[in-house]
Amino acid sequence: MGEAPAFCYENPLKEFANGNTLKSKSAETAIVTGSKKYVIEGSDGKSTSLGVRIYDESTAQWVHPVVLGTKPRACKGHLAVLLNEDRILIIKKGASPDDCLWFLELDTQYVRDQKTMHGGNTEVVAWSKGVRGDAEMPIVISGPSGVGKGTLINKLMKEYPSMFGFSVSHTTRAPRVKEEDGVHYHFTEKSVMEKEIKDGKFLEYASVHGNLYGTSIEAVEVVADEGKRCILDIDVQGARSVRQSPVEAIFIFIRPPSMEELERRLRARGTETEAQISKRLRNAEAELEQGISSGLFDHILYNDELEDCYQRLKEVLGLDGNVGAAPNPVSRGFDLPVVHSASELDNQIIIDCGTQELEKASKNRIVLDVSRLRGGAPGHTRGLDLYAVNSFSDELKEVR
Ligand SMILES: Nc1nc2c(ncn2[C@@H]2O[C@H](COP(=O)(O)OP(=O)(O)O)[C@@H](O)[C@H]2O)c(=O)[nH]1
Ligand SMILES: Nc1ncnc2c1ncn2[C@@H]1O[C@H](COP(=O)(O)OP(=O)(O)O)[C@@H](O)[C@H]1O
Repeated sequence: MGEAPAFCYENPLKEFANGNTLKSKSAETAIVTGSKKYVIEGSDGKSTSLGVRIYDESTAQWVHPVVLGTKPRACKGHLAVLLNEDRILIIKKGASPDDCLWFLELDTQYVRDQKTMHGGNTEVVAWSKGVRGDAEMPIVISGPSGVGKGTLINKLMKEYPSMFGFSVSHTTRAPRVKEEDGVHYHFTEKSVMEKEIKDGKFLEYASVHGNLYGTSIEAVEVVADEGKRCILDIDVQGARSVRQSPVEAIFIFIRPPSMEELERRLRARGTETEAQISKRLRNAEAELEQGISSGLFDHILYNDELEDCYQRLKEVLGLDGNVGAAPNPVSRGFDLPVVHSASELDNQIIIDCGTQELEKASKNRIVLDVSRLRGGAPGHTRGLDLYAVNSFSDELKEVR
């Protein structure tokens, strides 16, 4: 069994070349990989979230990296374990059940892409929250304005309220009559949304019909955490971005029977001005072209007769009329007692908790299986399995 290369908060202070030390009082940990030491700052009583700094031995410099993603709230201490040389698993001490497992990504594809976006020489790391179990693949629905995406999605959500959840996008366009902030969209100022995009809070975004639209990572994760399958109503540019992201999804394009019918539906809806309708119809030509011929979409559905199209949608989603109970929420947590140490063997993190006494320690051994990790920054990291080791027998039983 190989000990994980983690310096736990109980370990002696570690002196660094330029005099910086790990602050034992504020419960810092350090992980070494290559020439870099990643220090995860603990709680100094002032900061509200866990900070990160890097000591680069090759330059003998401390660096404050660009930290992307939602940062974990500060805690009384934590344990850090390096996984696959590209991410650090953080187990927070005394945190609430749904807040104790986090990943700091150091060298994943997402982090490498972000480094390139920041000019190549900037240090970038990204936080991703760890969630037990898997979420069902999100569903991306695209198609020109007025084709009936919203109508189809509403029907699906009404028939299967516990199975599907809608990803509430951000937009800079003005609300329509009857549209509610936080329900249909998060209606946002352009400058605010641009800042949040820069901070890495969006899975995708695009300029559509002259306004900015985007799917925040949280919008998708909130639905997945409820144990529901997430539906995204986004344009073709957004669908392409999701395709290129680590998120695995099913991509569906809705097309109208004709441009004349599309125009009729848009006018009949009565929500746009004449100028807006013209713009949407012009854009529809390009969207149809891209939607049908790009190979981006897994399914292309004609929305001629609404009921027929809806049945077809249900078929491609595997809804044959026999829908069982809603899936269990995947974010069920566990109570992590006082953490003492962790070691890693074949993607199993063995966590010894509580007392140092051998007999009791063995009763407080938890195994975290990280062999099936999925997702990751900019979203949550899923596929974590957790077991308690049953006393000395080494028999594993899942922690419920
Ligand atoms: N890329 C992207 N497109 C979005 C998002 N939310 C909505 N859209 C797309 O923006 C377009 C305009 O949406 P909206 O203003 O609600 O008009 P409607 O489609 O005519 O009802 C549609 O093609 C939506 O699919 C988003 O978060 N990202
Ligand atoms: N198959 C259909 N046949 C006739 N009208 C439809 C059909 N599907 C949707 N509509 C109507 O077309 C209009 C636009 O639909 P909507 O769902 O708002 O489109 P989108 O969300 O794609 O912009 C709405 O008034 C809706 O009731």
